Amino acid sequence: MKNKKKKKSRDNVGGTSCSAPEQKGVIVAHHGIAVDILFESGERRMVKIKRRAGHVVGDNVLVQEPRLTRLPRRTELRRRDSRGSVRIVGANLDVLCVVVAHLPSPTPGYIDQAMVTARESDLLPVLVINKGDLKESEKFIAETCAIYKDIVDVFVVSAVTGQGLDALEEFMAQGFRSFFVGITGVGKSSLLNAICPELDLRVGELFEAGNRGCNTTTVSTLHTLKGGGELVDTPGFNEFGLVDVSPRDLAGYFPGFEQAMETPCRFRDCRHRTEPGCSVSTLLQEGKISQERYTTYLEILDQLEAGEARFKTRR
Ligand SMILES: Nc1nc2c(ncn2[C@@H]2O[C@H](COP(=O)(O)OP(=O)(O)OP(=O)(O)O)[C@@H](O)[C@H]2O)c(=O)[nH]1
Ligand SMILES: [Zn+2]
Repeated sequence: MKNKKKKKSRDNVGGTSCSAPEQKGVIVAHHGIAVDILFESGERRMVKIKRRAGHVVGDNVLVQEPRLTRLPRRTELRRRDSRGSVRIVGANLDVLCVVVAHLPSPTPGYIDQAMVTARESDLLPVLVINKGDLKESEKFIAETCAIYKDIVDVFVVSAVTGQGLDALEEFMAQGFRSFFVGITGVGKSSLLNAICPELDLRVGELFEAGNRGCNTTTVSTLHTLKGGGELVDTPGFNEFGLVDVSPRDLAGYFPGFEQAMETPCRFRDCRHRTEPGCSVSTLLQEGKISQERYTTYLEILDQLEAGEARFKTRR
């Protein structure tokens, strides 16, 4: 096993002829044993891959069939699935849109966890508050905006009336490749359909075409938006487990702690609990960080430390 060759990001499925010219493209859909590639020439076609090749939607690739070479990723967004395994959601993403609504309301810390994961993965987090058309949303919108409006871009929208979608689309049109995450029922699907009407249609078309006998379900797709920008959609993806953020690094990504992080704490490995000379404690005392925000930070820190302890025990 030891001498087994290192896993390459290359696939060589099928024949051996390499006479066709090499083409650069991006993976726009993943079907398990084949990927749909949009080439720079504008051509779009299916290329076979090995099932566990590790390619994901958003990957830039060089294709000289039957060879497919994955180019290095700028970013990768990872998540933990229900069994605790780490999965890559998409490659070369720029923005994580965290979708929330007053109902179902986000669990405490949900928004922060998603934002921490985004920042840790070098993605820009933005907050999208849906169901803005409902009167019952008002209090939630006011409270949520008060916390996040100075930290990230916040869009109050309604997938039903279209309110606020222009601003969101304008933002995405800057050329961002975005991924939307939200718990079931907040209206993520409605929102994606409103922004990208051909989304459902596209998936249907791919399935219908059966592309060269490939009939596995599409797990993830990348769509170019009419106004500009792209979005990656992964059906059935809702929960968002924190991945790979160490307890020590949490504060550096935590929304609202930006000012505190400008002044280093006395101890380099400060976890901002009760350590003396702590910048977070100072801002907390000055009222620049609210007790509520700090409590949420401690709760996530507890979770990460528990995870770390479990990991150490397993090892
Ligand atoms: N009033 C109002 N209702 C909305 C809005 N967006 C979605 N809904 C409703 O909220 C419910 C859930 O919408 P979905 O789009 O299925 O939500 P989702 O988050 O994608 O849910 P899953 O597909 O289960 O992940 C539906 O009954 C929608 O009609 C909105 O902006 N305003
Ligand atoms: Zn500190």
